[in-house]
Amino acid sequence: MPQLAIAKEFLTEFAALEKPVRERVIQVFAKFEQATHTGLHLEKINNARDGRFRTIRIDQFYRGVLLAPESGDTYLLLKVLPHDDAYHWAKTRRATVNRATGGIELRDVAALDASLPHLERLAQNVPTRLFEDVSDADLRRLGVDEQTMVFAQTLTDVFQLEAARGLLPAIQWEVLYGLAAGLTPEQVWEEMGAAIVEGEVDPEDLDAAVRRSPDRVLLVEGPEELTAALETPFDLWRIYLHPAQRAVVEASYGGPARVSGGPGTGKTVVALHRARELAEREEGEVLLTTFTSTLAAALEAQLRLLVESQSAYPEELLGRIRVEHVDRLAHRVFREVHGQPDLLDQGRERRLWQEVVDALGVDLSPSFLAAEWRQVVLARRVENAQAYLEAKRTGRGRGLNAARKAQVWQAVHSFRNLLTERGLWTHETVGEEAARILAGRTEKPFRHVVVDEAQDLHAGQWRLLRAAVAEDRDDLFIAGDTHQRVYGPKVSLAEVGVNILGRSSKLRINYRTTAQILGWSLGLVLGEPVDDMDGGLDSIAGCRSEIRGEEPALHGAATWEAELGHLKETVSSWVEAGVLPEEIGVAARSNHTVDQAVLALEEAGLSARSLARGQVPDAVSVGTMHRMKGLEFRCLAVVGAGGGQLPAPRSVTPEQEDPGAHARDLLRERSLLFVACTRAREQLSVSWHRAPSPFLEAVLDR
Ligand SMILES: Nc1ncnc2c1ncn2[C@@H]1O[C@H](COP(=O)(O)OP(=O)(O)OP(=O)(O)O)[C@@H](O)[C@H]1O
Repeated sequence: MPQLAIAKEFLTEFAALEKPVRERVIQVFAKFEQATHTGLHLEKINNARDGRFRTIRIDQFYRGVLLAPESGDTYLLLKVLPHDDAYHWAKTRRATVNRATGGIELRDVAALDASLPHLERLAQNVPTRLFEDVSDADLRRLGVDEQTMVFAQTLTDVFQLEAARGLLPAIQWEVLYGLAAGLTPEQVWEEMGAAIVEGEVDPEDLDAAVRRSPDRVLLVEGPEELTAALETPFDLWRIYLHPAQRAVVEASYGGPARVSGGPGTGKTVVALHRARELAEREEGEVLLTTFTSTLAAALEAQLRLLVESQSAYPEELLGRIRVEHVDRLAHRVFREVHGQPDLLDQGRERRLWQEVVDALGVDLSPSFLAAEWRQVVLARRVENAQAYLEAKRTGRGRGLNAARKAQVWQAVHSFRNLLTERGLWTHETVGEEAARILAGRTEKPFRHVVVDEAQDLHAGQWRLLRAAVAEDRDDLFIAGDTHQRVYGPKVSLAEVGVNILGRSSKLRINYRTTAQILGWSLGLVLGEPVDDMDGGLDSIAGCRSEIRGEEPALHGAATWEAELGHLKETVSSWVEAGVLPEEIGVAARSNHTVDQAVLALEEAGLSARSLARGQVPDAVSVGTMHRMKGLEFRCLAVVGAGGGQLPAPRSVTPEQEDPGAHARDLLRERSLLFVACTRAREQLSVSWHRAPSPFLEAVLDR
C-alpha cells in the first residue's frame, strides 16, 4: 500500500498557501493511498536532474512535487507550487541518501553548479579557507559527500555558508555550520548521536532513507494524521525532533537522567515528548511537573496539542499523565492526610519570627532567621543543635561562631515549636510533610516523574519528587538550564538523593532566537561561574542558532519619560511592519514599571495588557522578567535596564551583610535579564535611562 510522507519544510510553506489551495491539497492527499492504488496520475518530468521526481495535479494552476520510489512504496511530498515553478523546482533538485545518518536529503544541484566558479574566483584572493583545519576524512565520516565537500572547501567565510543554506543538503549544511561555529568533528558526531547508522547505507534505497529521517519527514498514517499535521503547520516541534532531542526522548536510563542546554534548545519540547513516550510504555502513571502554576498550565496545553496530534487514543494517554506544579502536588498529598493547612503568609511569618526574637531577647533579624531556616535548616534537613553546628552554610556569607549558632538554633527551635503548637504551616513545611508521607509509602503515586525548569526547584521540592517515585529505571527525568535560575537557591541533586551519575545530555541548537539575539544574550552570562546541580560547573558555550536576523537594538535615554517614548515608537514600528500585538512582549524588572509601560502603550493607541492578568489576543503582553519565563515573542522590548533598576536594589543582600548571598542575588538578577532577552524570536530592543545596568557592561563594550 503506498504511503505518504511529508517533508518538514513543506509544512511551513503549506501555511503560506491560499486557503482554497490548502483545501485542495488536503483533498488530494487525504485519498492518496487509494488514489495511487487506482492509478493516480503522477507525472514524470522531462530533463530532470533526478528522474525520481513526479508532479501531481492540485488544481488548474498548482502542482505538487513528490519524490517517488524506484522500489518500495513511500512517496515524499516536497512542494506545492504554481505549475511552472513546480517543474522548475523539480528539474533542478536531486535527492540523495546521507552516508552517516542514512537519511534522505535534497540539494539544489543547478544552483550549486552555477555558484561554484564564482566562489572559486573569490577564494583566490583570500589566504584562508573556512574548513581548512577539517580533514576530508572527518568530513566524510560526518556524512559530507563529494559535491558538498568541493563546495565547502571553496568557502572563505561563514556568510557564504549561510547563503548556501537552501542549496546544500540540510543535514550536511548543519554539520558544516556546527564546524564553522567552532565545534570539533567529535562534538558534531556526538550531536548527530542517535541519527548515525551503523554499517553500510544503500544510497539507492530511498524508501529506507525516508524511514530513517523522522527529524525531517513525517510518515502519515492516514487522513486524520495528515489533516492534524496540516492544520497546525507551525508547531513543528510536535513532529520533527532533532536527533539529539529524539535520543533523550527515547532513551532508557538506569535511573534519574537530566537534559540541559541553553535557552530555546527545546528542553520543554523534550520534556513533553518524554512524558508522552513514558505514558505509552504503560508502566504506570507519569507526573509532568514544574515550578509554577503558570508554567504547569502551559505544559498541560502543549501536552494536549502533542498527544492529540500524535496518538490515536489521546484521552487514554493523557489520562496516564498528571500535570501539576510541585507545590500543588505537596498540598494535595498533605490534604489527603491532614486536611486544609492553616498557611502563614509572609507578614504572619515575619511577625512569628519577631515574637521568637522578642521572647529570646536576641539581636537577630527576622529576615536573617527566615533565610537561615530555609537555606540551611530546611534545605539540609538539620534536625538538632549538633547537626546545625556542623552544617555547611554554603552561600550564607559571613561565618557564625558557635555561640551565635547556638542562638540561631534556639530561635529556629522555638519557631518550629510555635508552628506545631498553633497548627501553622508554610509552603515549605507542607512540602516537607508531604515528602515524609510519601517516603513512608511503599506504593508510590507515580512510576515516572518528568521535571521542567528544574533549576528553580529547592531542596525540599526535590525530596518530595524523589519520594513520589520508586527508585527504578527511568524514574526521574530532569530538564533545566542553571543559567536561567531566577527563584530558588542552588541545589546539589546528589544531596537530595537524585543521582544522575553521568546520565546527562546537552542540547545545543536554539530553535527560538536568531543567532544575533542569542549571541548577544549569551554575552550577558558568559564567564559567570554557574553550577550544574551535579557538583560541577555548567557551560553554555556551543549553544547556537541557525537563524539569522538583526542585531539587538540598544537605546539609552536621558529620562524615564524619554525611555517610555522610545518604547512607544519601537512597538508602533513593529505593529506597522505587520507584527501582531500578541506577538509582541515587553519585559521589565518591577510590577510598577510594568504598569507604567502598559499605560504608555495605551496612550500611544496600542492595546496592551499586564501578564499578571493573563495573555489575551490582540494585546501586547507586558510582564515582569519573572513572568517572561517559558514564554516567547516574535518581538520583545526590555525596558528599565538601567543601573538604578537592574539589579533591583531591594532584591540584593548588601555585600557587607552577607557576601555569599550578595553574589548569589546578583547572579539571579543577571539571569533574569538573560531569561527576558532570550524570549525574543526575531527582534530584541533593550533600553534604559541614565546609566545602563552593570550587567550590560560586557555587551556594550563589544
Ligand atoms: N525539533 C524542533 N523543531 C522545531 N521547533 C522546535 C524544536 N525543538 C524546539 N523547537 C521550538 O523552539 C522553541 C524553544 O523550545 P523550548 O521552549 O522547548 O526550549 P527550552 O530549551 O525549554 O527554552 P528555555 O530554556 O529558554 O525556556 C519553541 O518555539 C519550540 O517550539
